[in-house]
Amino acid sequence: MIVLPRLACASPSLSPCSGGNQKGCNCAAMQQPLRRSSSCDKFVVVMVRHGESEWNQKNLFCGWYDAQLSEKGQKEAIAAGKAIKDAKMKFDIAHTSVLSRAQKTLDIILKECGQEGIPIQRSWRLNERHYGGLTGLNKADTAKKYGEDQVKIWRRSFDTPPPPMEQDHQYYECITKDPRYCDGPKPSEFPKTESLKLTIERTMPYWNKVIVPQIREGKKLIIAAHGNSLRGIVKYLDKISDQAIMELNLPTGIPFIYELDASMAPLTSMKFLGDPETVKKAMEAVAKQGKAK
Ligand SMILES: O=C(O)[C@H](O)COP(=O)(O)O
Repeated sequence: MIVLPRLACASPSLSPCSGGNQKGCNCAAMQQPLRRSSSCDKFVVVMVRHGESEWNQKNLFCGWYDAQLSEKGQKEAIAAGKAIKDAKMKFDIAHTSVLSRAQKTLDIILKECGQEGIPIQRSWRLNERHYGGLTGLNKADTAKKYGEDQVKIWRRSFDTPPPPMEQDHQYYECITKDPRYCDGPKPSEFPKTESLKLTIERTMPYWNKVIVPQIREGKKLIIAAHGNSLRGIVKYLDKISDQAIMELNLPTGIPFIYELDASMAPLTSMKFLGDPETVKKAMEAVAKQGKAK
């Protein structure tokens, strides 16, 4: 297990609770009325980016296109499930997006750790960021055409979205008419492209209204989602600056743990259930996907 060094924060996190309800504890939980047990409890939530998809393998911008897991991605999910089983982690509820690659990753993980029966909640709000007009393009070819700096801005900047997906785009119909979106987003909210900022704006209502109340109730959660919807949650939890978040690349299929205090401030951030060298290499490989070949 490794704990990544904290990325630069725009503002410091709340003081971590040192445990117990001792005198002088200044954790923000002391001000929270909605507590079931002692104010210095630690809440654990596990997150995982889906395993490698067929479009990851081909190095294509994927976004809301419903790519399937590759064989390697399925193996990554099996390894993730084994790591969770070895760590003896138990869950009450699972959350995932409406995209197959995240759902399949979750199914494999739960099967592997013997927890298939738990309730699963799915929401488009946990989807990958919408890659707009870049959807379906090869990342390295795009870097060759527009330059690596431009591709890094499209992939990793906080508030510059890729060009929008127009109606004549090859994947416009199959994404916008997909029945999995009959419960939302509303046609007026349906994204044509998303920056990380826009992704955070649609993911955080789900975090705050659905996930946080369950965590506060003491439920143990696993969230299987996507590189950028999870980067958004991580940015919010760790108060990572708009600049520093550009350097965070989440690896596929390696679960990571957050320990939160009752105000949902991290006591421990991004503790990966994986060998440190493997995690580092996997993160570097994701960063490199945007380099021209
Ligand atoms: O949608 C995609 O292409 C990937 O899942 C995430 O891509 P990124 O690492 O280029 O943001």
